[in-house]
Amino acid sequence: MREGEGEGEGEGEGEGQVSGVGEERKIAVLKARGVTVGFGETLILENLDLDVYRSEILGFVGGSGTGKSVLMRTILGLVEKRAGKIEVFGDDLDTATADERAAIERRWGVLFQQGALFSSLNVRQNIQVPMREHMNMSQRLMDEMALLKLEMVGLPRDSAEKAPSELSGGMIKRASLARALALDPDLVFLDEPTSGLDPIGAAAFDDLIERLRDALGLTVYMVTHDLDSLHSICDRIAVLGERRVLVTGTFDEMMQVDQPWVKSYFRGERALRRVEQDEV
Ligand SMILES: Nc1ncnc2c1ncn2[C@@H]1O[C@H](COP(=O)(O)OP(=O)(O)OP(=O)(O)O)[C@@H](O)[C@H]1O
Repeated sequence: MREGEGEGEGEGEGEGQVSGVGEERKIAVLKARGVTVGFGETLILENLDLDVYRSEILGFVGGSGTGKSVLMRTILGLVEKRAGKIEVFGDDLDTATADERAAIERRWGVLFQQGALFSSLNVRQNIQVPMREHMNMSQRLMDEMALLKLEMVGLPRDSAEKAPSELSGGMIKRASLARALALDPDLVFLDEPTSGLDPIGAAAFDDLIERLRDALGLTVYMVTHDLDSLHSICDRIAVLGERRVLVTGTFDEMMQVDQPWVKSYFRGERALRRVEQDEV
């Protein structure tokens, strides 16, 4: 189904939109319409529509350089758009007041590519960055919260005082996730969370994301190239190409799509090897 048509187009209810009568009622916590982004003469995204539903894990894929990170950064307000509208939790990000905007930002967490921990801060201090920015909490409470977040992501307590340079790749991802979860967000953005991890580490990280979604009801927006993640934990997949969301659907639905990139990605040699492994 072309994004923005049908699904999620029903009457608004509270935050976001709900889907039509007779369907499972899905609430869009993120709704992008007609988003256009460019740099100089080059348009990266044009008239793009996307819905992300509450408590789903949405996997966002597309060829290299198609604009997946640009879209994520546009939603986060780090890149300016030329046209369109982005609503998060039912609020239009362009018309939100500074206070409303801060309230929205408190409800989302972000894991940037490569973790992006501050190298001059230890893990505990990194996790506390969003707390310092958005909350007025005592140091003691922030320390307790940081330990709680470490536990949530499966890191030992003694990693709190370690520098990012002392952590393995998998630990950096977990510490970054702990920071993304610092404010108990409703929505998390993950930019290639399993890139650079070995298959076992990647599977463990996928598992963690799924468990957190199940336990906390998180909505997960995950940019990924990882077919295993798409297959094992994503409820829905959105494919970016030709400057827009080409198609959305489940992994099985992607296997039926005839668009050339989608076909070669989901039914190419690598993908089929993965399916064969599944069948063994
Ligand atoms: N600040 C910028 N100024 C100019 N061009 C940019 C800027 N940021 C991104 N681009 C361009 O936008 C395009 C999309 O980049 P983006 O990083 O979003 O791709 P991507 O889909 O995330 O790719 P990958 O899968 O390789 O990470 C690229 O051609 C990139 O060079």
